[in-house]
Amino acid sequence: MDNNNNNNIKKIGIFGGSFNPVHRGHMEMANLAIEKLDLDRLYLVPVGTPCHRCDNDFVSGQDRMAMIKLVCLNNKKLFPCDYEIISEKVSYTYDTLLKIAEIHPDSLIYEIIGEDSAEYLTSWKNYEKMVDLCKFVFFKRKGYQSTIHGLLTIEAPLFNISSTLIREKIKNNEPLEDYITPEVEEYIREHNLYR
Ligand SMILES: Nc1ncnc2c1ncn2[C@@H]1O[C@H](COP(=O)(O)OP(=O)(O)OP(=O)(O)O)[C@@H](O)[C@H]1O
Ligand SMILES: O=C(O)c1ccc[n+]([C@@H]2O[C@H](COP(=O)([O-])O)[C@@H](O)[C@H]2O)c1
Repeated sequence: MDNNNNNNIKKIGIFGGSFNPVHRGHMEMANLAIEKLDLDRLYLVPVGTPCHRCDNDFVSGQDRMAMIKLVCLNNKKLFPCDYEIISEKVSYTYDTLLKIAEIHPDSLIYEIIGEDSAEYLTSWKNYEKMVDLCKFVFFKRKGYQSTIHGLLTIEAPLFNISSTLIREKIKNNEPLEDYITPEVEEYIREHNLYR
């Protein structure tokens, strides 16, 4: 997808979200991004204090991070990043991007987003500066029709899955195996989350 042949330049992905909890849709996106963009590393970054959601009834950052760590065991290029959850500041992707660019100088950085996020991307803090620092890569999402142009798109089937759906299924005691991994399911059960 990218014609850069310089082997010294690493390709790093950043995939931020509430991950409340991390689901198979996220994992499909992460695996496809790694494969199609030939990433050396992809960071999953759970949001700390979201700048854009008032309905912040997330389980703790520690729990969301623990579940992300479990799914990272399935792909050696996938890494958890606790930068936003340990920060006391409101989370802005621009700040995370700067931090990761500092850790990986001379890297090509790809910011992975779903279509619902792409719809309001131009209003993100320092969007114009971010465009110079990373390439945005987006995945289509059922029920959304983004009009933003110039983003790299990864062609993928529409993953009809969301954390909201999973939280509802947990409350209704419905099977979860199609939506989250057995390890994440076990973590949720052990810690009595989303009840
Ligand atoms: N099924 C999906 N298809 C495409 N993009 C997705 C999908 N699920 C999540 N994303 C994207 O992944 C990122 C993180 O999503 P997030 O953690 O908020 O999950 P979510 O399923 O949207 O959660 P919730 O239902 O709680 O809003 C966002 O950019 C979102 O657009
Ligand atoms: O930095 C911003 O201005 C900004 C505004 C809205 C959303 N984001 C990030 O986008 C990611 C997806 O968020 P969400 O809640 O829309 O799934 C998550 O990492 C957010 O922190 C970032």
